Amino acid sequence: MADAKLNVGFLGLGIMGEAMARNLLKSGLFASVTVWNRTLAKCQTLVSEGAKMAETPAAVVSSCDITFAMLADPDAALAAVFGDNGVLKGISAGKGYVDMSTVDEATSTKIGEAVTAAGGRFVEGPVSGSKKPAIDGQLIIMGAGDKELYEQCQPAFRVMGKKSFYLGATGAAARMKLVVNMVMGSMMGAFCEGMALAEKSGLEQTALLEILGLGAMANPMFALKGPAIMSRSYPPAFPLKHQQKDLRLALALGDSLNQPLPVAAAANESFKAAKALGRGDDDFAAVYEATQQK
Ligand SMILES: NC(=O)C1=CN([C@@H]2O[C@H](COP(=O)(O)OP(=O)(O)OC[C@H]3O[C@@H](n4cnc5c(N)ncnc54)[C@H](OP(=O)(O)O)[C@@H]3O)[C@@H](O)[C@H]2O)C=CC1
Ligand SMILES: O=CC(=O)O
Repeated sequence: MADAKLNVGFLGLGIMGEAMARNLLKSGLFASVTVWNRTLAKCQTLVSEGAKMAETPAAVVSSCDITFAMLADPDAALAAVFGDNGVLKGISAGKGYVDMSTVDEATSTKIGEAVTAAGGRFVEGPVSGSKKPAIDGQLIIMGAGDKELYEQCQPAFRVMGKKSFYLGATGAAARMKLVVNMVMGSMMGAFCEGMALAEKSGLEQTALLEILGLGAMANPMFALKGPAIMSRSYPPAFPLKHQQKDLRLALALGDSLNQPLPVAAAANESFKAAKALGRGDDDFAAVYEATQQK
């Protein structure tokens, strides 16, 4: 976006999308930021901060040069594009569509092909980093697809993130994001089992956290989620249902390649069990609750 006067759009104002759209708005780099959310009422806060609102994805895309999306899952990403008054109804020659949702390669490819067939340009740009990095503009952005559009998005990516990577043709970023989140889900599953075993065997969980934090396994995720697990309070930063979706999609990728993934498969079972306990909308640290079942 060498031209600072571009109009940009944003579809999906959930935990991540609202923070990302706000950073685009606050940057002052764009002529306008137009937002849409399936539950339209959620647009009001950003509108009160200066965003425009449109009633359909098509209306956003038709009024913007580049539209970003941050939607729940493959069904949501596909609905926003192929549904009534979806993105495809607003796309025309040269317009950019950047889907930053975590989805599988098939979903991303289907969207990319439809957008380009309509004359538009497509980049997939899933991110790593949770609610706080989204608020702080410190996400890690994995990009793939149209290289020219990716370059044009650099100012926006710098507002939303701390680093972006161009990984190749459409599908590469979707795969990378699933690999990253497969590792994250497996780590969280193992961590929660450790916390559970520590407590059951008469050890202090605080001591375990400190010991882990001083050694080679020290990491921000354990440090951040440890206290939440100890208090068994899980306000959602990364909803558990999305982590389980990512494990499911990563396992499907492994299946398609005959890549054995026994650790991730076991972690997925823990997340499924936590979801069955009604923890899907809690933070993904609530997978700890699955370790508490008799
Ligand atoms: N939270 C996190 O830490 C991170 C999340 N991600 C990924 O980012 C994406 C968004 O996550 P997050 O913001 O946490 O999720 P939320 O659950 O907070 O928000 C989901 C968004 O998707 C919309 N949506 C859901 N279903 C549909 C549908 N069928 N049609 C149209 N819109 C729909 C919701 O609209 P409505 O308000 O109407 O329900 C909402 O805007 C996910 O793919 C997630 O895996 C990636 C990195 C970090
Ligand atoms: O996808 C989730 C994240 O924290 O990254």
